[in-house]
Amino acid sequence: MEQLIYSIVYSNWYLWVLGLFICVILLLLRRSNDRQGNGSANKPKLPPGSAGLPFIGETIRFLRDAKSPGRRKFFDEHELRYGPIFRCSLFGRTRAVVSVDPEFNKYVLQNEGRLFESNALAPFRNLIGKYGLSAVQGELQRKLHATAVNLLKHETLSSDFMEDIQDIFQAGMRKWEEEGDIPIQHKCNQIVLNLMAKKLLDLPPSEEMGDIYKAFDDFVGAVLSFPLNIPGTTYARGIRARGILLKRIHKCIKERREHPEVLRNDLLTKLVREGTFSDEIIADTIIFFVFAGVETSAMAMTFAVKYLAENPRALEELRAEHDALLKAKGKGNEKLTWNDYQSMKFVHCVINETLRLGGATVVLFREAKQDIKVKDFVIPKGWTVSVFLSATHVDGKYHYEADKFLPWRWQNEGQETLEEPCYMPFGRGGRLCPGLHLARFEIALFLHNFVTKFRWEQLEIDRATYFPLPSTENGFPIRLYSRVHE
Ligand code: HEM
Repeated sequence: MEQLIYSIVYSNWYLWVLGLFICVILLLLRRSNDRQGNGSANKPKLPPGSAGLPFIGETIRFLRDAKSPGRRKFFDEHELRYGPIFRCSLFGRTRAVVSVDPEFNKYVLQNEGRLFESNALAPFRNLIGKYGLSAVQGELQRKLHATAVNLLKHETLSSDFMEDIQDIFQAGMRKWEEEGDIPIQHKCNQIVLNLMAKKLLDLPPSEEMGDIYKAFDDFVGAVLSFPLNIPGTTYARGIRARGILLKRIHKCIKERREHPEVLRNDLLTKLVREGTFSDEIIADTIIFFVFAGVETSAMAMTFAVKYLAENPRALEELRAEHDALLKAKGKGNEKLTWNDYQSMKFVHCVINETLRLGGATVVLFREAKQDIKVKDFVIPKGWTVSVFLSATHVDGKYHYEADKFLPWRWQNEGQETLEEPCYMPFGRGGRLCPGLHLARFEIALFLHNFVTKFRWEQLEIDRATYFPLPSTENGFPIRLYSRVHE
């Protein structure tokens, strides 16, 4: 044995020397990075923290701890040591500060375009395009944002979305009923994709449009993948899918420009009629809607089903609300109206609580446009602030029994409210999600249909993961039981 060890050490001596050399360099770089943070007598101090390993920073530890129950381990340990705003390099952003301070998070997001600006990394920009909303700044961002808000406001939802959402969700659920056992995560993805394809481009459901839906799927899947653009990777498939989608969208734009007399009730037609945007801007805006509106809403639906399955009391209360709504409408009159939607109460508590525990946005990145003074420290111009929304959503300092699914916390005045900066599932300020009313509307109509049509049982234990997006490892398989004979 001893001989074996000697032979391994001596025959590979050059590898050991090289390894030692790399370790020394990494240590020296780390010390010099850490020293940057201490500040000299006349230099303002950076927030406390550690740079971690060069380039990698503390990413590995963050990813490991992101899986821990409650997801707060990484933040709890750092907060205890450094406070809620600390220097920390993650995902290759080396000159960066993490914030889990709700008031500072709100300050950062509300000063979008003035003191801070959204800074998407190049691989992400390549997918969403030059004019994808997250990549656009200044006047154009404000204009596109205002257009998106206008396209997705309450009045439009009640007039243009009500019928389509119900038709598409109900058609989907009829098929699920025939199948019996379904992975609910994939199925929710499918119905939301069908809805977005219809509302964005007036495309018929997926079965008739195989290729384009495959491209939608590949594109959405790639947005949060490792950005390695070589054949066979998810990212490369996403870039290819972007090309296919662009071709299709440009064809649709051409049709709308050449035949303005054809009546269509989709967002593309409205963007073309607006008259001020180039084709390139319109195409990237539509693609961005796919990115922003599919996985986010579908995941919220999946997590609502998961949390309700684990909390029978909440499920019964929700079912009672929606059975009563249907009963009041009478047989043969099951389609909901805008007033029905507005009369729903408990479903909004369920949605709030689902987005608190399993909301799609874990972190938002902002770049400081000038030196920012915060407490006794300075965040230098050009540094990134990583605003961790989900960490404040599950922080016991701000939410009682923070790790539990308790929709009732949203019920009474004086308990949790949507205004607090410790709860910002849709962001804040100049980039506040313009799709927030649509998302809530979709989730509410989905839950209404789902709980009134089905009972269900979970088929296997399926672990939830929460980074980069909330997801379940096996798509959350369930067995459906029709409620028709109840
Ligand atoms: C539960 C579902 C959703 C969640 C949790 C969510 C969350 C968010 C958040 C946190 C932001 C802010 C990003 C930032 O500050 O950089 C955002 C932006 C955005 N969202 Fe949503 N979103 C959802 C659904 C939707 C839907 C359904 C649409 C539209 C179809 C949509 C369209 C957008 C757009 C266009 C932006 C960019 C705004 C801008 O940068 O000016 N979102 N979303």
